[in-house]
Amino acid sequence: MPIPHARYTRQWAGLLDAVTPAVREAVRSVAQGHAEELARRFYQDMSQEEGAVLFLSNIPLRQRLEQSLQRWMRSVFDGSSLQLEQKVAQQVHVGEVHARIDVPVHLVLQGARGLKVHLHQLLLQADGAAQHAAVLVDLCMEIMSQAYARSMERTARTKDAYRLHAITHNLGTERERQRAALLEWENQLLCELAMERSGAQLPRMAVSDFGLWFHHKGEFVFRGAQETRRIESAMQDVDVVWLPALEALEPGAPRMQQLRQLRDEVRRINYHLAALFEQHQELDAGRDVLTRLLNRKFLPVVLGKEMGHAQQHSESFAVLVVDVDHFKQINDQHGHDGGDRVLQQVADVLQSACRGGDYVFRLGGEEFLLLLVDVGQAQAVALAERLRQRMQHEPMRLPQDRSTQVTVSIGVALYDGHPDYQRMLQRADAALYQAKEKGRNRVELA
Ligand SMILES: Nc1nc2c(ncn2[C@@H]2O[C@H](COP(=O)(O)OP(=O)(O)OP(=O)(O)O)[C@@H](O)[C@H]2O)c(=O)[nH]1
Repeated sequence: MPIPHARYTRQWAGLLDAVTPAVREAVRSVAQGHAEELARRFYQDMSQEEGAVLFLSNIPLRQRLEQSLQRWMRSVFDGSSLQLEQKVAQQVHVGEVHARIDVPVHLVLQGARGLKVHLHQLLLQADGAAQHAAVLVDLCMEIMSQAYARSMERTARTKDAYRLHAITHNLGTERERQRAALLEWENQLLCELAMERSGAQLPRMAVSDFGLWFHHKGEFVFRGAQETRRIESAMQDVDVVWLPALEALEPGAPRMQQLRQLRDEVRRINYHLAALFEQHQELDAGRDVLTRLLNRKFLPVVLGKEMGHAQQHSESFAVLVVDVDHFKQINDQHGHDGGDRVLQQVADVLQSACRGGDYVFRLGGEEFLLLLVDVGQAQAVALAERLRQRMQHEPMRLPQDRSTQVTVSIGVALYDGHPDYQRMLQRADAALYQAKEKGRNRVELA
């Protein structure tokens, strides 16, 4: 379910309209004047909780969290009815961040409860102000929880896909089994036809081994693909049109045309099935089709896993965002196919520069990401530098025995203990931007 931004905006406006300007002002001035103290107490209370130790024992992170809570309070309680859409969007964002960094919901709610108590004490003198502040906190919590739940659900789905990829590595065997099942149905049908038993029901594809597999598993695994719909429709034609047409024929009547149609439908099914298996092997194996590198959709899962590992083992890791310089010119000069060939070779160089435990993703276009496990800053920067140099000397082969050369710009970010992977990616992106700004073919550290 999408988050009803407009409804929340109206409700927020309603809460502001329901109180006098004096009440709004009382809340605003307390929030402004006491933001620092309230944020400190919020995290002090929270740090008593076992589940919060992981976040709050990291001092720089705790300072950042306190600052962002202060900003949040100043914005939520500013008493203004302007830019309420942005305020709602801010709560959605906070909820999503909580989900990404896996803050237990009860800790957030407990923090909110404490905040209401503190605000209540500070607002005792102003009639109705404590209640107004409390309902604002509640509204924010409601929006955050919705965003949190949606985000968690999405993560769970990606994890499922990742798991699916792990358990369906024997897709090749499944493909052969289903091809054989389809053939068996066809043979059985031909036998029945050869016997020319009048009035006999011909075997329906929907209840054959293949049909059952497709309806119960294939459709689920391949859902959304156009080939899936085409197979469904071809199976339907076979069972509802061509088999009844054959059954309706008198014994001995010519049936070449129906048989040909039937054979064409089966060929079509086989063809679409092969395409589905092929795509699926690439996509759900989490691999980018062009470069065979990991698809960016698994980036949150892998980064989350590595962050947990780094926290538990007090290790560090690094991400390198690698972008091919002036790639548009390569496409312009050598065509899109030439560009594709270059991307494949860039991917090979990246892959060969990594160790077995590292990960290489294609983020999209000519942008890649390396996740180097168990490295410190010096090692990560040295590897990035070696990679940059190697790339500029590597001849990139093009069609018709031509070749070209490319350079890359690299942004490096070290894991700094912040549990939100987006922050780390933003830091690496900012470093990459610096490398581009300073003339390309460079490595910059965040
Ligand atoms: N051949 C090919 N080209 C792609 C692919 N994906 C994206 N591109 C092209 O990559 C080019 C990226 O261009 P820009 O983002 O302008 O960047 P750039 O030319 O590399 O320049 P800088 O990054 O600023 O150094 C665009 O022309 C895209 O069309 C792909 O899969 N294959």
